[in-house]
Order: sequence, then C-alpha cells, then structure tokens
Amino acid sequence: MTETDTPPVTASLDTDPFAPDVLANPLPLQARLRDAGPVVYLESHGVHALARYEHVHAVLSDWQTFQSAAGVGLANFREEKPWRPPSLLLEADPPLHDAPRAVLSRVLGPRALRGLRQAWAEDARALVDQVLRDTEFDAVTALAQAFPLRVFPDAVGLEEEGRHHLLPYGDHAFNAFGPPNALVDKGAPHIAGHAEWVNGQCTRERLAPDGFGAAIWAAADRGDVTAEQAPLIVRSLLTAGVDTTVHALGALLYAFATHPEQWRRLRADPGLARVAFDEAVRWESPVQTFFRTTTRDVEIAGTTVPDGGKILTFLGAANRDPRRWDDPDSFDLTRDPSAHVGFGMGIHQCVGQHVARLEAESLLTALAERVEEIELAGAPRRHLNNTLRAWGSMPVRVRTV
Ligand code: HEM
Ligand SMILES: CCOc1cccc(C(=O)O)c1
Repeated sequence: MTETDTPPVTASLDTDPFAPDVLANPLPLQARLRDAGPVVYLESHGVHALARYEHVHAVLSDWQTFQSAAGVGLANFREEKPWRPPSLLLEADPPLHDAPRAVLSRVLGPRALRGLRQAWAEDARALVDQVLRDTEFDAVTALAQAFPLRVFPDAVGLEEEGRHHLLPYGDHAFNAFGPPNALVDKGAPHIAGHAEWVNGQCTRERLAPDGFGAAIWAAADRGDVTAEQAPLIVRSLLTAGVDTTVHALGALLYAFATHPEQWRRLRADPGLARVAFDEAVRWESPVQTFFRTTTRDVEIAGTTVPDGGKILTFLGAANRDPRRWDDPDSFDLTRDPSAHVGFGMGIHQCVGQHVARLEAESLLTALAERVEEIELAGAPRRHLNNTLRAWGSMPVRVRTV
C-alpha cells in the first residue's frame, strides 16, 4: 500500500471524561481532544468523541444518521432499559418527536412568554432588593437558584409543596446521561421519591389552570398530542428546565464577578443583558455533553463508526474551539456568540431557550440597576455532575448604588 492509501489512524485516549478531576476542570481534556483529531476513540467507555465545533455541529444537525431515540446518554436503549420512560422530545426522533416538539415550541415560544416579562422583571427587582440588604452573599443560593425557583415552577403551574424535589431530580437526570459512576450512585437512593412528586405534578389535576402545564394539556384536548403524551411533555419541562437555568445563571454571575470590565460594559449598556447570557452559555456551557447513536456504519473525517456506535459530542469543547472562535477562552460582550452549541443544534435545539433567556435578562437587568461592582469574596466551589457544569457555591461581594 502506498503512503496515501494508508487509512488515517483514529486518535484514541484512555482518559475518562466523567472522572471527578475532569468534571471539576474539563478544559485541559477538551483541548487535548480537539488537538488529537476530529474524531477520538475514548477507550474508557468505547465511544467516539467529537470536540471540534465543525463536527459537533454537523452531527447534531444530522438526526437521521445520529439518532436520539437510542438515548442521548452513554446507555444504548437498543441494549438496555432506560431508567425512566424516554422523553418524547430529547429521546425521540421524527416522526414521534414532531408533535410534542410543535406543542412545546408554541407553549414556550417568544410570543407565549410576552405575558411573563413584566412579572419576572418585578420579581427579579424584589429578589435583588432583598439580597442586596447584605454586601456579601452566596450568589448561587441567593440568586442563581433562588430566581428560577421563584418564577419557573409558577410559570409551569406547579403546587407550592414539594418544589424542593426539582433540583435533585434534574441533577440525577443529568448524571444519568453519564456512566453508572459515584455521581449516579449518590442520587439513586433518592430518585424514586423525587420522581414520584415530579410525575404527580405532570397530571392535569395537579397543574394550575394558567401555566405551561395546562397549555400542554389543552393541546392534548385539541388533539395536537395524545392524553398519554401530555404528562411526559410536562415532565420534559421539569427535567430540563430548572438545573440548566440555575447553572447557566451561576456561570453568568461567575463571568461578571471575574471580569469587572465586562460588568462596567453591561452597566453602561443594559441592553447587552441578552448577549451576555449567550456569551456565558458559550463560555461555560452549563450543558457540557450529549451523546448520539449511529443508525448506520458512517465515516466521520476518515474514521468509520459502526451502526449502533455511541458518539459523544463535547458542546463545551466546541464552544471554545479556536478553529471557530477568536480568543475563545475570553468572556467578551463585544463578541457575537449566537452560533454557539450550548443549546444544541438542529431539530433538538433547546426548546426552552427563550424561557432561559427571559429568566437571565430579568435577573441581570435588576442586578445591573443596583450593583456597581461585583467580585468574588472567596473561592467558589464546583458542583460536580456528569453532564452539567455547575457552581455549588460562589461567595461574592458587591458595591451597590
Ligand atoms: C441555559 C439553560 C439551558 C440550557 C443550557 C439547555 C440546553 C439544552 C441542550 C444542549 C439541548 C439539546 C439536547 C440534545 O440535542 O440532545 C436542550 C434540549 C431541550 N431543552 Fe434545554 N436548556 C436550557 C434550558 C431549558 C429550559 C428552561 C427548558 C424548559 C422550559 C428546556 C427544555 C428542553 C427540552 C424539552 C429539550 C429537548 C428538545 C428536543 O429534543 O426537541 N431547556 N436543552
Ligand atoms: C437540557 C437537555 O434537555 C433535556 C434534559 C433532560 C430531559 C429532557 C426531557 O425532554 O425530558 C430534556
């Protein structure tokens, strides 16, 4: 065989991307993966990893070749039973995916959210006024967790009692996309209790008459989806809609607490709140990874992945790929972050992104009005999760006006 006939050797690494030290700081592994090649075989889990923007974007945009119905975690639903009934959105392909997606696109779309803008702005101001009675506080518990948990359950129409189940339920769901490691073992003993409340909240009679949940049931009454599908579609909101925004807000606050010049830029132009959120989602990527499963033998950049192979797309690595972004490691409000893959890409791209943006804009605008300076008042502590990049605590000090 001549030199040119030699098939390219696929790079391989034996590092476990779900090991605690890697989850605590994934950036070095992300750089190694991007530099090792377009496709890298991960011996630790027998999957092919993509960390460059071009290939992550391409795989997420091709749902026919890279399906979600076999699970978007390491577990292959063709071979093992999911830990819960699969999502009709996240873990479904067209045509099953189509109607639930159309319903949520309308229920969570920008037009539907217009009615929430005023109330969320006022609630954010009330929370910020209360928190700013102190000049030092934990930005994770006081703001990043508190604001979503004040506005989102009400918007869905959940009962007051039991909302403490939401964060641990979502945390376990996101851990369950990874391998059965210590993080999954930690949540396993409690998940049945969390799931009992969450599943109960998805039934028509437990939902308030005027929230996202009731709107999903109304779609079932119209025949847009079936009555059997309605509770699972509500469950999607409860699984995907809390921990993600909490940790994205944590990322946003961390970005500003460590970039005072960007905070000054935001205060000078509060209209930058929305782009700041997307830049924080790009920079920190609160949802770090998702898997796909090949539906045929497929060649990706010279590597053949067999049918049924798991592909691990590193959203966080793609969002910092120097092949796509100038100075990718900098948090910079002058950048246009709109092409980031922090919300995914393609037919599964986050259907709740407008809700997340409105939560972030509401909180950030209220903070920018009152806070002249924000800085870390101590070392922040990571909250480890197989899929989420999160802060467990973040002591900050503020100077207010
Ligand atoms: C900053 C906050 C958020 C981030 C970073 C985020 C991230 C993502 C990502 C990466 C996906 C794509 C999954 C895939 O391709 O397999 C996704 C899908 C999804 N997200 Fe979000 N999300 C956020 C907030 C929300 C909220 C607030 C909701 C609900 C109100 C939500 C509901 C969903 C649902 C139902 C899907 C599945 C969509 C489908 O498969 O068609 N997310 N999200
Ligand atoms: C942020 C990714 O979106 C998700 C995550 C977990 C569950 C679901 C669902 O559809 O149940 C969606």
